[in-house]
Amino acid sequence: APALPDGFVDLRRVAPSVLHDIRYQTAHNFVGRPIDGYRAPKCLLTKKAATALAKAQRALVAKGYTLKVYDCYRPQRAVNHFVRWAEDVDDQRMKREFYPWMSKTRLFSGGYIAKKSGHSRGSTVDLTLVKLPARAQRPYVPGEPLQPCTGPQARRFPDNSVDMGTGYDCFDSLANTADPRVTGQAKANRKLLKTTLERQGFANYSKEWWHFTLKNEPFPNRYFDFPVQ
Ligand SMILES: C[C@@H](N)C(=O)N[C@H](C)C(=O)O
Ligand SMILES: [Zn+2]
Repeated sequence: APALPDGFVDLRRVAPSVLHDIRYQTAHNFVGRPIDGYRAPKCLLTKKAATALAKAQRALVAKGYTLKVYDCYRPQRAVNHFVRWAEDVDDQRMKREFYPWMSKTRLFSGGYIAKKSGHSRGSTVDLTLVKLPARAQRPYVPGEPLQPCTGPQARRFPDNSVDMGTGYDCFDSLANTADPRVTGQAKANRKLLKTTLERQGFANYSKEWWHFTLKNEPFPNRYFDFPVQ
């Protein structure tokens, strides 16, 4: 594999047991196509962020869970792809699963997608918890009927994640980490993910239960654009 910029690493080298479900390398995401710049299903991160995640993983495995990453370092060209997609208001092919109740025109202004994303700085990660032993997960088949990410877990895409109250990249207030409608086991699952990552120096984004940024990130002002490969 081509060399990474100094200070970056493939998460598999640092925390080999973390599961990967790199959605933007596939068609199973809010755009419905693989995203520019994702050439391999890899999680690239700054070494600092990867090391902190490895520590979180150790604590979670001891409790019978594993982390599963959906997105890690995100090239600026991928963000630009999201922006172009947003400008094409008529393309609503993935609405039913990912933003069933929100207008496509509000996804950026509402804070659910960023034009300059922390992910491009390499120390931000989207992730969930999976109970061990991890269940196998069937592949997404492009064109398959979509189920709203806001529905009960049994009626959403069968992700092997624990119930977090919504699916991943669910652009809806129900995905806000502290939304009061999320109770019981799903609330406890969100709390376990958040407290475990906070202990390792990450801060959660209050609008998205899955999105975390390392507070003491090494490149706070740099937006990288090398491909994920
Ligand atoms: C698009 C979603 N996965 C995400 O990461 N949203 C935040 C706001 C971002 O784009 O940085
Ligand atoms: Zn994110």
